Amino acid sequence: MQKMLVEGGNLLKGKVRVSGAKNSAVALLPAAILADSNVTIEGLPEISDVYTLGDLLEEIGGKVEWDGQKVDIDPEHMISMPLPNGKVKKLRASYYFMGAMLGKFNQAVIGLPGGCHLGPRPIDQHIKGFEALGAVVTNEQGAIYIRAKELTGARIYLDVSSVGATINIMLAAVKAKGKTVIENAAKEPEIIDVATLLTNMGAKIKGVGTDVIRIEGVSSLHGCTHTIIPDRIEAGTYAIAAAAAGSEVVIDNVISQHLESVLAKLREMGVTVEESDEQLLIAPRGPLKSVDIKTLVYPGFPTDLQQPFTTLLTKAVNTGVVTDTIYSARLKHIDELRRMNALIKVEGGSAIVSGPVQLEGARVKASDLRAGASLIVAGLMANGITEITGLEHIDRGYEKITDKLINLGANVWREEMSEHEVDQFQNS
Ligand SMILES: CC(=O)N[C@H]1[C@@H](OP(=O)(O)OP(=O)(O)OC[C@H]2O[C@@H](n3ccc(=O)[nH]c3=O)[C@H](O)[C@@H]2O)O[C@H](CO)[C@@H](O)[C@@H]1O
Ligand SMILES: C=C(OP(=O)(O)O)C(=O)O
Repeated sequence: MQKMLVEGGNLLKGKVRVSGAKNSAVALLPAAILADSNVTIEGLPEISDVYTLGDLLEEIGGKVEWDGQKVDIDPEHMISMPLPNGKVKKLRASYYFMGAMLGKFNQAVIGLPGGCHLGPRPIDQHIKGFEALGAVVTNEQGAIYIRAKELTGARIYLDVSSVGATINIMLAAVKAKGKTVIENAAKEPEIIDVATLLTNMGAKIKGVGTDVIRIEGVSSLHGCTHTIIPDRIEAGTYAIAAAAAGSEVVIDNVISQHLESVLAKLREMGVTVEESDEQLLIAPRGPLKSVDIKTLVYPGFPTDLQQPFTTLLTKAVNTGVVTDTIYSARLKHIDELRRMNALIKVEGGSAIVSGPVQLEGARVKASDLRAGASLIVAGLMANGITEITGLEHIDRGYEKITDKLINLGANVWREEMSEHEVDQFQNS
């Protein structure tokens, strides 16, 4: 087991290239189940969530060949193998095996998904969608059994505009008989990316990117080649790190429109943000001003950047109020930031961040993926050395983050933990 050490004080400068989007990748891979012939996906991020899904595709009989960031998936011998335990628990997106296997085989048995602990993460809207398409869904000892004689298109109104439910219903509905309409659908860019892949496979989908998606079911889907979109959350993380501890950082391979809400907040804080073709330049100029942020569904401020942004606010003059309306309990990074000297109060579900304070290096634990990102940003800003444990969360979503930061001039490295440290970590 490893820990990450970050020595603060080195100003970030230079260029960093953003990888393919995690939250697209984790849906594109299961989507390949629906095809009758090979699906090739290019530009995948080299992160553990992607490899776990590759292993799950192999568990159900897929032939999965990796070539760096490219994968070729041969679905010919896939079967509707139950996946009640094991790797499905390692990540959230294993729930996409539900929609994809239901679409392909009219049945699926999948364990409840893992992923970041952000408070309750129900999947009732996914299930409501599968039931509307004609499936019977039961929960038997922690595994979800989904069975249908046949899938029939339906009108489905999502009570909450859920990314996962929108994609999962789309995965099942592309092969249902007749027309499906998803109302109050989520509009995140990753949903458009998945719909692009499905359309290239022969699916008939209209309205993606709006809150009404219309799908005309088809009887079969074929293979294709697809290139994934860049990861807006990774790009946003580097933008925040650059604002927190940078002089001039160029972020390459970005669709800046995907980050408008975040860039607007950085500009409000006094950070110079220049957008050009596929690149962003981030340069903090003078003291930062505090802002309030409220997370919302896309195109609002993304919940996945709330935690690193909270860290940035510790450096800003005055008080910033952070409210996460998507995951109100996504606050586990705050105790760790307090260990580093941050002045943050939690009141009425919001985090009130007072600044500026000089963060101090400390031993901290990443409780989830973006908490990890927030602690790395904190380490870059802090005096001395910050030791971060819980790297398995960070490795789920950030490709080669240590190397990318080193290229920007940061002093960051990983070390094996001693037995004593592993014990302490496991008991904490
Ligand atoms: C793998 C992946 O893509 N993960 C992302 C996805 O997670 P995920 O797909 O799990 O998030 P959702 O968009 O579904 O969740 C949004 C909100 O809806 C609620 N909800 C969701 C489904 C449901 O059936 N019932 C229900 O009440 C959730 O508790 C949450 O409050 O979108 C989140 C919100 O942008 C991001 O933080 C995650 O990074
Ligand atoms: C919450 C996240 O991931 P997941 O949904 O995969 O747990 C995230 O990417 O910030």
